[in-house]
Amino acid sequence: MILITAPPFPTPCSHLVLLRHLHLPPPPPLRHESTIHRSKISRFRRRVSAVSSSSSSSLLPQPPRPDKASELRALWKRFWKVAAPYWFSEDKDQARLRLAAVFALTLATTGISVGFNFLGRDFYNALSNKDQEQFTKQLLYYLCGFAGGIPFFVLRDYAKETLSLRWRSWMTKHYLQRYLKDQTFYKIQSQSMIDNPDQRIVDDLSSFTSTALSFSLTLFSATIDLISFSNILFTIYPPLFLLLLVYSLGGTAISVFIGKGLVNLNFMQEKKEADFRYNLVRVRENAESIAFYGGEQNEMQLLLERFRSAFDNLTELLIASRNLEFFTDGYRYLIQILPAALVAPMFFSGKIEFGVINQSVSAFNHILGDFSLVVYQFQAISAFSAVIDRLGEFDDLLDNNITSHTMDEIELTYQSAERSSLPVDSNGSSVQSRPQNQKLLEIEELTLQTPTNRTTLLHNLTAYIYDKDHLLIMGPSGSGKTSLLRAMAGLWRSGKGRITFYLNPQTLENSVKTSPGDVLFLPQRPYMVLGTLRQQLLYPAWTTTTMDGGSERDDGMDELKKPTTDDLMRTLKNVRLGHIVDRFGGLDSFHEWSSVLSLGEQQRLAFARLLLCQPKLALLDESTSALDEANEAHLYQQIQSAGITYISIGHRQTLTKFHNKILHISTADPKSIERNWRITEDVNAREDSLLNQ
Ligand SMILES: Nc1ncnc2c1ncn2[C@@H]1O[C@H](COP(=O)(O)OP(=O)(O)OP(=O)(O)O)[C@@H](O)[C@H]1O
Repeated sequence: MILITAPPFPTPCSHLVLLRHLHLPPPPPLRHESTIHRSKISRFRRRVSAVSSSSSSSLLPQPPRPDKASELRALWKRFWKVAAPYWFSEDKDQARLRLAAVFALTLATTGISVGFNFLGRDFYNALSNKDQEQFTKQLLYYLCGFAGGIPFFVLRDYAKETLSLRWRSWMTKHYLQRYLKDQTFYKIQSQSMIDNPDQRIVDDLSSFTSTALSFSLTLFSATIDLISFSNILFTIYPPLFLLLLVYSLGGTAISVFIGKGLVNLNFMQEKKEADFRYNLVRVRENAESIAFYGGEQNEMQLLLERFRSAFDNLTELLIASRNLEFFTDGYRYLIQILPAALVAPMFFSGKIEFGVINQSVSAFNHILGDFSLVVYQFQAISAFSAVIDRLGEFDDLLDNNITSHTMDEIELTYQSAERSSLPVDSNGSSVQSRPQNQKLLEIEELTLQTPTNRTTLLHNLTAYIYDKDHLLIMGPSGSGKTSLLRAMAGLWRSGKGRITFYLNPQTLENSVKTSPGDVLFLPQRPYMVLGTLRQQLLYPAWTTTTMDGGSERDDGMDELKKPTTDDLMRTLKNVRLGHIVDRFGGLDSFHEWSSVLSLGEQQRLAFARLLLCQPKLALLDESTSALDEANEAHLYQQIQSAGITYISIGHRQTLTKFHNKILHISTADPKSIERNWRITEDVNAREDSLLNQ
C-alpha cells in the first residue's frame, strides 16, 4: 500500500499544477513565483526607512519619521494612489472586465482543487479496499478532471499576465507623459530629486503591476481556499485545525522578526546595481573621449568600485536570506508529517477510511499555505512595499509640479503676439522704439541665481527683443551667459524679475509654453536623437512614424506643413551637408550620429533643424563654436534670410557683424548689487560709420 505524502523538498515548478490537483500536499503556494521573481524582485526591495536614507540628498523637505501604524496607512495610501488611476481611466471597461474574468477563473481553479481533494479521497479508498472496479472508475474521473481542469489554470495565468501587461502599458504612458512634461525630467536630474527615474519607469512599474495582481489573486484564492478546506479539516479533526492556526501565527511573527534586515539590504542592492549600470552606460556614451584620454584604467577602477559595492551588499543580502530560509524551510517541512500522525489513530480504530488520511493531509497543507502567506512571501512582500514607496514618491513628485522651493522666482509668461504693445521704451541703456516691428521677448529687472547655491549671476537685467533684433551675448566664461538662456527656457527659476515671450496665439491656445515654431533653443552640445537622418532633421518639431504608427503633437506643429524629402535635401545643401546623404546611405539610414558626424557637422545639422522649423526667435548657445569662420558666416546668412530673429552666445569677435545688439555680461561680484551688464546697440552701424570716417 502506498501512501503519497508531501514531498520532502520543494517540487519543480513544472509539476506544481499537477501536484496541487492531485490533492498532494503542495509546496508552499507561489513558492515558484517568489523563486522566479527573486532576482528580479530583489532589485526592488526597499522600504520607507531606506527611502528616507536615500533621499537625504534630496532637496525635498523630509517628513518626520512615522510610527508603524501610520507607516502602513501611508503605504496603503501610496499603493492606492499609484494603482487606482488605471481602473478609472479610459481603459476602465476593458480593465474591469478582464479583472473580473481573472477572479472568476481563480474561483474556478479553487473549486477544481476542492473537487480533486474529494476525488483523491475516493481514489485511495478504492485502492485500500482493493476495489478494482471502483479504482478504475476513480482513475477515469481523475483523467477527466485533469483534462477539464488544467485549461482553467493555464487560462487564469494567461489572463492575469495579459491584464498585467495592459496595465503596465497604460501606466508607462501615464508616467512618461508627466515625466517629459514641463521639463520635469530636467528638474529631477539637475536638482537630484530622486534616484534612477528611468529604473522606476521600466522596472518598478513592471514589478508593481504584476505583483499587485498576483498578490490580490493570492489573497483572494487564499481566502476561498481557507474557507473551503477549513471546513473539510474541521469536519475530520478540529484540534488539527487549531494547532495549524497557532503554528502559522507563530511562524509569521518569527519570520517578520528574522527578515526585517532584508528590506534595507534589498533597497541598497537596487541602488548599487543601478549605479553600476549607469557607469557602464556613461562609458558607452563617452567612448571616444575616454579612448582619446586613454582613460581605460581609470574607468576600470571606477566600474570595479561600483561593482564591488553592489557585490558586498549582495553578499550581506545572501547571508540574511539564508538565515531567513533556515527558518522558513524548517517551518515548511517540520509539520508535514503531523496531520497523518494525528489522524492515523482514528484510521486504526476504524473511525475513518484510509482516503480520509490523505484528504486531511491535503486540506492541512492548503490551509497551512493560506495561513502562512507572510512566511512564504516575506521577501516578495517587502520587495513590493519598496516598489510602492518608490513609485509613490515618484508619482508625488510628478503630480506636484516641481518648483525650486524658493520664495523668489523668476516670472516666465507667454502672451499672445497680438497683445504685445508696440513701441516700448528703454532696455536699461538707450533703446529706440520700433513701431514697425513686433515685440518677441521682454526681460524686465531680471536677477538670476544658480538653483542650488543661489549665487547671483546677473543683476537687474532689462532688455527687449523685437522682430529682426539680433542680440549677441558676450562675457567671460562662467559669467552666466548660458544660464540666461536657461532662465528664458524656464529651466532655471531662481531669482526675480519677469521674462515674457510674445507668441503665436495658436500656440497659446494649445496651452504649451513654446513650440519649436515660435522659439527654438539650440543648446551648447548638439543633441542627436537615436534614429535616421530624416528623424534628426525633423527633430524636435515633427515626429516621424513610431511603433504605433505615429503620435500626435499637441503644440500645433502638426498644422505646420511637414517638410518633404525635397525640402530636407535642399536644407541639407543650404547648410553645406548635402554630401552626408550619399555617404551614409540616404535619409533613412540609421547611425549613431553623434559618433559618425564631426562636431561641426552636428552643429550644421542643428542649423538645418532651425531652417526647417522657421521659428520666430532662435536662441543659439555657442552653436557655431566648432565651425570655421566661412561656415559660420554662411549659416548666419541663411537664418537671416529665412527671417529668423536670433539671440546668440559667443566668444568670437567675428560674430558681431551678424548682430545689431550686444549684451556684455561681466562676472557678478557677490558683494555688490550693481548691474553687471550693458547693452550696445547698432554695433554694425557704428562700426560702418567708424570705417567711413
Ligand atoms: N546646475 C548648476 N548649479 C549650480 N551652479 C551652476 C549650475 N550650472 C552651472 N552653474 C554655474 O553657473 C555659472 C554660470 O554658468 P554658465 O553655464 O551660464 O556660464 P557661461 O557664461 O555660459 O560659461 P561658458 O562661456 O564657459 O559656457 C558657472 O559658474 C557655473 O559653474
